[in-house]
Amino acid sequence: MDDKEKKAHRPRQAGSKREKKDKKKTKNDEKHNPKAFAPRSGRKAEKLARRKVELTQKRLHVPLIDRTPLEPPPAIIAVVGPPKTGKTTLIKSLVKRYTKHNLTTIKGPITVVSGKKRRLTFIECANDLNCMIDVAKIADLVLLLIDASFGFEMETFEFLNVLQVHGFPKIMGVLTHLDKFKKMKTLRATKKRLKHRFWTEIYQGAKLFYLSGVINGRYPNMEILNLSRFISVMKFRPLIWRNAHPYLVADRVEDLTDPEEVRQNPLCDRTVTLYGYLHGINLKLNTKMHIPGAGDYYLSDVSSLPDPCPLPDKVRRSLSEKQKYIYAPMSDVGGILYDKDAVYINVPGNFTKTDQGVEQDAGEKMVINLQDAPETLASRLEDSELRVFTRSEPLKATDLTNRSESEGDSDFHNTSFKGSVESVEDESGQRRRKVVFSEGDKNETDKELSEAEDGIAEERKRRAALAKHEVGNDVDGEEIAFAESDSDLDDIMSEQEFDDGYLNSALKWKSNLAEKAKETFHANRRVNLMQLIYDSGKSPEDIANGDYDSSNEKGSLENMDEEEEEDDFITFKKTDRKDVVSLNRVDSVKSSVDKALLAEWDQEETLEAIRNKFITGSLEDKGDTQKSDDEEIYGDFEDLETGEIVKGISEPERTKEGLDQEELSRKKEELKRKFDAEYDDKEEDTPAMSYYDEVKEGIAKQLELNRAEFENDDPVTRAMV
Ligand SMILES: Nc1nc2c(ncn2[C@@H]2O[C@H](COP(=O)(O)OP(=O)(O)OP(=O)(O)O)[C@@H](O)[C@H]2O)c(=O)[nH]1
Repeated sequence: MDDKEKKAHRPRQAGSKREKKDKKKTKNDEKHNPKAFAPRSGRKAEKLARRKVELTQKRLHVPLIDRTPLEPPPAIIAVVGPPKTGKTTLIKSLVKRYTKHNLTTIKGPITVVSGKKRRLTFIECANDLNCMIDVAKIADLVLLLIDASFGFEMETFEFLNVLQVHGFPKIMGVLTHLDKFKKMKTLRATKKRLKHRFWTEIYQGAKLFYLSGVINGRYPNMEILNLSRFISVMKFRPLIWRNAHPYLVADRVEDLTDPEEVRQNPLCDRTVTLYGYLHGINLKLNTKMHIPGAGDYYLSDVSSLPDPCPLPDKVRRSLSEKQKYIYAPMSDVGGILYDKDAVYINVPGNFTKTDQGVEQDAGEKMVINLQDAPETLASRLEDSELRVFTRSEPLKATDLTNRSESEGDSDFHNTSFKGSVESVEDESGQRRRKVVFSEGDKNETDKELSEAEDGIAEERKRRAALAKHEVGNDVDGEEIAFAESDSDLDDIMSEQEFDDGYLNSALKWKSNLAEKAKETFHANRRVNLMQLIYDSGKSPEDIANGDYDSSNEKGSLENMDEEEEEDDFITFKKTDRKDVVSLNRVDSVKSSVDKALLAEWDQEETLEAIRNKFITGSLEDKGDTQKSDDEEIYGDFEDLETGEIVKGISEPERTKEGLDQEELSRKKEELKRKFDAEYDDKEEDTPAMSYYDEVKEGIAKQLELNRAEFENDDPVTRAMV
C-alpha cells in the first residue's frame, strides 16, 4: 500500500473554490502595484541611482573584522588645539550636555554615557609633543579646535603630522572665538578661508563646526547639542592595527608599593595598578605592555572589574537622568570616588591645591607651583629673546627656527603644509605660533581668499609701519600695531580701505605684464612653433610650393622629445645649431608684418593649399605608413623632405581599404564584447561581488561563534604591572 504512488494535487479548474482563489489573486495583484515605489521625479531617481552605486562601491572595500564585543568600550574623543582655544570649555560643555554635570576641573579621561549603546571618553590633549603622540595612538575621534580670530597655529599642524604616522582617525574641526568678529563680512570670509584650508589639510568636505562665544563658561546650548548629536551617531571605522592589538586607556593609576619600602629606597621597583577600558583584542598575561613614558613591562596580573560607567539596561526612547553616568576618577567629580569595595571621600587636606585657608610650607608650595607651570622649559627657551641695542627689535629663538623652516628645511615637507610660521604675541601677551600660508594652494577660492589675506597683511604692515611712526608722535598707534587678527583689523580699517587693499593685491599681478612676458619668453622658452613657422619671411604660396626653410622646422623639432625624433616617418639632416639659436632670438611678435602678406592668409585656397603642412592635415605619405582611424583624407601628398610626390589612393583601393576597416572594427567589437562579458559589473552576481559576499559571510559566522564563546567577558580590565 505504501509503495503506491500518492495522487497528486490537482487544483480546481472551476467552481466556487476556483473563483475565490482568482478573486484573491487579482486582489493581491492590485495590492502589489509595481509602480508604487517607482520614483516619481527625475531628481529622486537620480538620487536613488547614486545611492545604489555608493552602496555597491562600499561593498567593494575589503571588509574589516569587527572585534568589538557586544558592549563596546567607550569611544575615545580627543580634544586637541593650541593653548587657550577653548578645549576645557568644550569638554565642560559636552559633559554638561550629556550628563547635566558641571565640572570644575578637567583632569584625566572623563567617561560619559551618551546613548543606548555608546559611551564616550573625553581626553584633553596638552600642548606637548609627547602628549600629542600618546593621544594620536588611541583617539577614535579628534575634535580639532582652532581659534578663528587668530587663525591656524603650529600646534595643529604638529598634531596632524603625528597623526599621519599613527593613522588618521576621524577628525572634526571646531572653530571657536567667532564672537570676536564684529563684522559679518569678515566673519564669513574667515570661515570660508579656514574651511578651505582645513579641507586642504584633512580632506575635501571634512566636517567643521562653528562655536560662537561663551555663555556662563560654556558654549551655546544649541551649538553643543548639534555637535553632540554628530558625535553620538558617528561611525568609527577601526584602524586595522588598533583592531588587532590590545590597548588600555588608563583612567586611574594606583601605586600599590609598600610605603615603607619606598621610604627606604625611593628608586625601588614599584607595583602599579592601572585601571581602564580595554580596547582592541583581549589581553594576554605574559605579553609585554608598553606604558608611554615609562617603558615596557610584563603584566603580573589582569582581572576584569564591574563596569564603573555601565550602559543602560533598558531604554525607552531616551536616557533617563539616572542612566546618564559619568566616570572621571582623576577629575574628582563631586569629591567622591567609588572603588572595588570602598568609597573614597575627598576631604581637602594638605596637598589640595584649591584650599586657600590651610598654611603650606615652602616645599609644598614649590611643588605645587612647579605643577602649575604652564610651559615646559623647552618652550620657554624657544620664546627667549635677545636684544642687542635698546631700540632694536628683539631676536627670538623661534625666529631662527622659522628661518630655517622657510628655507625649505621644514619638518613638514611630507604633508601639504606650505606655510611659514610667525611668532606673534596676542592681546594677553602670550606668544603664539601663527601659520601663514603663502603658496601651494591650488584651490581657486582659497587662492582668492589668500590674495585677500595678502592684501590685509600688506595693509597691516603698512599700518604697523605708520603706527610705529605715529607712536613717536603720540598718535594712538598702539591699537594698530597690535592688530593681529582680521577682526582687529576690521575695527581700524574702513570697508573702502579693505577693498583697496584687496584690489591692490589682486591687481598686482597685472602690472608690468609686457615686461614679465618678455622675461619669461627669453628665460623659459624652448620651441615656439608658431614663430618658427611664421618667421621665415616667406609668402603662403612659397610655403605651399614646399619652398620654405626646412632647417627652420628641423630646428624646432630637434628640441622636441626624443620619442618623437625616433619616429621612422621623419628623418633629419643635421644642421648647424647656431642658425636655430640665432633664429630663435628674433621675437616675431614684435617684428612688423607686411599687411599684404597677412591678407593672403584669409583666402580659402591658400589655406587649403597648406592644410597638409599642419598636424591637422593628413600625415600619410607612403603605403607602409599607418593610417589613423578617423582621418579620411585621400588627397595627393608631397613629401617635403625628399620632394617625392605621392599620389592619392585610387577608388578600388579605397573600397578595399574600407572593407579592411569593416573587418577591423568587427574584430574590435568582438573583443570588446568578450571583455565586457568578463569584467563588467553585472548587478549583484558578478564574480567580484560574490567573493566579497563570501568573505563577509565568513566573518559574520566567525563573529557569532566568538560571541557565543566569550559572551561573559567584562569590558573593564585591571592590569597590574
Ligand atoms: N570670547 C570667547 N572666549 C572663549 C571662547 N572659547 C573659549 N574662550 C575663553 O578662552 C579662555 C580659555 O579657554 P579654555 O577652555 O581654558 O582653553 P584651553 O584650550 O583649555 O586652554 P589651555 O588648557 O590653557 O590650553 C577661557 O577664558 C574661555 O572663556 C570663544 O569662543 N569666545
